[in-house]
Amino acid sequence: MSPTQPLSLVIATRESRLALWQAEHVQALLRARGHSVSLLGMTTQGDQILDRSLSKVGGKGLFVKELEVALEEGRAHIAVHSLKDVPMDLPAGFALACVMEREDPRDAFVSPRYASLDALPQGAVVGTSSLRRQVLLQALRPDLRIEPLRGNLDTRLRKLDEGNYDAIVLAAAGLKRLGLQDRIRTEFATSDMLPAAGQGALGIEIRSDRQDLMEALAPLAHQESWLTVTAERAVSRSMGGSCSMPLAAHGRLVQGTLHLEAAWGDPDGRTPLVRASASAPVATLAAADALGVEIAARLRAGGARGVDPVAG
Ligand SMILES: NCc1[nH]cc(CCC(=O)O)c1CC(=O)O
Repeated sequence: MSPTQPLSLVIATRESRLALWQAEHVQALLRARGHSVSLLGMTTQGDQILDRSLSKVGGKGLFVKELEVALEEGRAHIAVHSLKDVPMDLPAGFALACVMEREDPRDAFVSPRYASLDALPQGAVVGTSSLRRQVLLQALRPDLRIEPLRGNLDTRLRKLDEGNYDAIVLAAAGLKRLGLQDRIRTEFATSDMLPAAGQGALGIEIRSDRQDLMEALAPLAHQESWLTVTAERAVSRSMGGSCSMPLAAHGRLVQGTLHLEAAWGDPDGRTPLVRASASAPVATLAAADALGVEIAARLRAGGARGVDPVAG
């Protein structure tokens, strides 16, 4: 197969250290394939709003919108995202060109004083603004006090170091990418802290009319990761998930069989966690999606309250 022609590409990126690492990672991979690639840094609404929980002000799309405008206007060609932050349905005119090889999908326990969740004293204060982490933590340790914690990785670590929390929970992937793995005291077993759909995976977004970019980016795809996160994201889409719904979905692909687990938490705390799991042979994105849809149906059958898409 002949490689695609060398292109001159601009990557739109947020300017947090993690976003820049991710954009530079893709830049290096594309340069190695002969393309010339520059970065266009930009600040999104999600980066600016630090005083309120994102679930209250409009959710995941806030980190993505400005980057899409840059693609729309042709100021940039590709946007690199943590898939966890990408809404399930991209706006019309945009497409996911590929999903890259996944980093560690687990959550990490970070604390200056305590080695693990079990070591925390009664009533300890744990920082997280993720509703998923909140309900899973409370299921493990109802005594803990969960306090809001926002900001990029460096900000969150600084707030921990300032003594505002006994511990915080972060994605292991972000810490590892930034060389901060020494801060990880333990990684949670996925059975205890089921990760968010797409956690640890990077996705590349383009305008859907750019077939040439689709082809240029195809070599960066990692098929196993793509199948796995497609199933996870289908759970979230079928539940009408947003960051105001505590929802976890985690898949593992073992010799062609995808083992998918999901959990739903009641945002009002009235009903206990609902869990569901299933396995199926999965070789196509459509089959992965179908498994996710099935798990969502099982969650609903178990009492999870989804949000139905608004008509119109
Ligand atoms: N919500 C912010 C966010 N988006 C992606 C990551 C980590 C990297 C990843 O999951 O790929 C993080 C930080 C965190 O949750 O601790």
